[in-house]
Amino acid sequence: MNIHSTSEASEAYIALGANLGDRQGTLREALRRLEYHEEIEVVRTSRVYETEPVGYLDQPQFLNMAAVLRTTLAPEDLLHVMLDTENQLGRVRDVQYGPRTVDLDLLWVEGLTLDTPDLTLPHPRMLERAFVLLPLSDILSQNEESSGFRRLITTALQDIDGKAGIRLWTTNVWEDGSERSGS
Ligand SMILES: Nc1ncnc2c1ncn2[C@@H]1O[C@H](COP(=O)(O)OP(=O)(O)OP(=O)(O)O)[C@@H](O)[C@H]1O
Ligand SMILES: Nc1nc2c(c(=O)[nH]1)N=C(CO)CN2
Repeated sequence: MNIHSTSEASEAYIALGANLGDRQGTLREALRRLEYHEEIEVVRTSRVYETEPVGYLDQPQFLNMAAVLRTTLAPEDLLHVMLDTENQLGRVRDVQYGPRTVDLDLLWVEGLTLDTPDLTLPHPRMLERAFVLLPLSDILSQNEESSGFRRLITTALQDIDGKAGIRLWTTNVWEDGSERSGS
C-alpha cells in the first residue's frame, strides 16, 4: 500500500499486453514497477488470457490482462509513468499495432473524460477489443462510482464478436505468480 492517506486517490483501469520474449514475466514486472511507484497501488488484477493478434495479424499471440490501480497521480502523469515503464521493459515502437514486449493502455479513470493530443479517456478503442473487455470483466468494481463503466463494459462484451481467439492462460500473474494453468 503506497498511497498517501491525505491525498485524493482515484481508481484507474489499465490494459496490459505482451507478445515478445517472456510475456508472463514481463506482465508481472510491469505491475511490479507500477506498484513500486509511491503514488500507485495495484488493487486488483484480472486473469491472463492468450489471444490471437488483432489488426496486424502476422505476429505472435499476445498475453493480455487488465488491472485496477489506485493513484493520486493526475491521469497525464499516470500515463507518463506507464509509457516510461513500457520503455524500461524494452518496448520499441515501429509497426503500428505490431509486436511489443509490453503495451500499457489507460482505459478509464473514475469520473473523467478527456480528449487531448496525448490522452483520450475512456480509451477510444477499448469497446471494440475482446482482448481488453474480457480481462476487464474479471475486475469490474461493484461500487457506485463505477456503475456506468461496468454497464458500458458488460454491454460491449455481449455485443462483441470474436471471443473465439481468446483462452485462459493463467489465473493469477500478480499475487502469487502462479504458473500457467490454461490448456
Ligand atoms: N487512453 C490512452 N492510453 C494509452 N495511450 C494513449 C491513450 N490516449 C492517447 N494515448 C496516446 O497513444 C500513444 C500511442 O500509444 P501506443 O503506441 O501504445 O498505441 P498502440 O498500442 O499501437 O495502439 P492502441 O492505442 O490502439 O493500443 C501514446 O503515446 C499516448 O500518448
Ligand atoms: N490480441 C491482441 N491483439 C492486439 C493487441 C493486443 O494487446 N492483443 N494490441 C494491439 C495494439 O494495441 C494490436 N493487436
